[in-house]
Amino acid sequence: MARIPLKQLLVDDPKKVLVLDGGQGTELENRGIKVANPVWSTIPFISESFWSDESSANRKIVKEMFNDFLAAGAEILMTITYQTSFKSVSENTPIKTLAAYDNLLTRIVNFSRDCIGEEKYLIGCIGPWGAHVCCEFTGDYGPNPESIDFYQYFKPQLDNFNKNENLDLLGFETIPNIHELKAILSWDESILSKPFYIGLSVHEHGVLRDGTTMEGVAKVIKDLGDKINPNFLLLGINCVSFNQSPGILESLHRALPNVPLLAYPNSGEVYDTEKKIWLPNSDKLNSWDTVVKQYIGSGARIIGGCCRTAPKDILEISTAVKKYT
Ligand code: MET
Ligand SMILES: [Zn+2]
Repeated sequence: MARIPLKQLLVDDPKKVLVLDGGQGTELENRGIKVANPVWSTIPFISESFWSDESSANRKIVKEMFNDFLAAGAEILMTITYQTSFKSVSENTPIKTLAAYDNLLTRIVNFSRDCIGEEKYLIGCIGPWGAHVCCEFTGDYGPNPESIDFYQYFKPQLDNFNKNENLDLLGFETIPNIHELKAILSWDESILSKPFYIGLSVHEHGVLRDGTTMEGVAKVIKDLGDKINPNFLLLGINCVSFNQSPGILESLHRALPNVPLLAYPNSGEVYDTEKKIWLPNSDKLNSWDTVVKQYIGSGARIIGGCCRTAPKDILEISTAVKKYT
C-alpha cells in the first residue's frame, strides 16, 4: 500500500495536518444532480447505468468532483455514502437484500478509490442514525434514545466497510445525540476493526444538538479510559456554523487536550428552511485563513469543509494549512 497507515502518520508526524475534501452532497447538487430524495447523495449510484455505462453523465460528474477536490489540495477524501445505510437504501430504493446492498457499497468504495488514486486516503462516510429521519440538526431522537438499537442500524454498513482494504478510515459524521456517541464508543475492535473518527453535530452555542456540553462529551471519553477502542483516532465537529466553529473546537480541545481533532464546518451560508434555499452569510466573521489557523492551534489534524463548501474553499484551506504548519 502506497499510504502510511493513518494512525502511524498522526503519531510519527505530529505537525502534519491533512486537508479533507468538501461537501459532496451539496457539490453534486451544484453540478446538476438532483439529490432531493430520501437517500440524498446516494442517488446517482442506485441506477444501474452508473455502473454499466462508462459514459454516464452522473459518473462523469462524480469523477470530476473528486478531481476538482484533489486539484484543490485534498489529501483525504470521502465516499459519498452519508445516507447509504441499509435501512435508508432498502426502504427507499429497489435495493432490498443485504447481498445487493453489500454489492452497492463495494462498488461505491472501489469506484471512489479509482477516482482518487492510491496515494490519497479514503474515508468510508457514515451518516448518523438521525439522517434517515432527518434529525441530525435537532438531535431529537425521541423519548427513549437510550433504547435505540444503533448497532443494528449501522451493522450492515460497518460489516462492509471493515472488510474493504480501499478504506483507510471510517467517519461517523454529524452525530447529534449523546446516546449515539456512547453507543459508537462502546463498540470494540470486533465491531469497528478499522480506524475511525466521530464528527459531532454541534449547535452554534457550542453544545451538542441534544444539549450535551463539550465537557459532557469529554466525560464519556474519559470514563472509558483505556477500555476505549484503540481504533478511535479522532474526534471533531462537522457541518457546524463556520463563524462559531473555531470557538467550539477550542472548547473541545480544552476538554480533551490529548485527543487529535478534526473540523469541517459548513460554508457559512445559512439555510432558509421556509424558502428552502441557502442564503449568503452577510456577517461572515472569518476567512478560511483565520479559521484554519485557529483550528491548528486547537489540535486539529484533519481540516476540510462540509455542506456548501466547494473546491475553491478546499484550495483556501490547503493554502492556509501550508502557511500554518
Ligand atoms: N459528507 C457529507 C456530504 O457532504 C456530509 C453531510 S452533513 C449533512 O456529503
Ligand atoms: Zn454537512
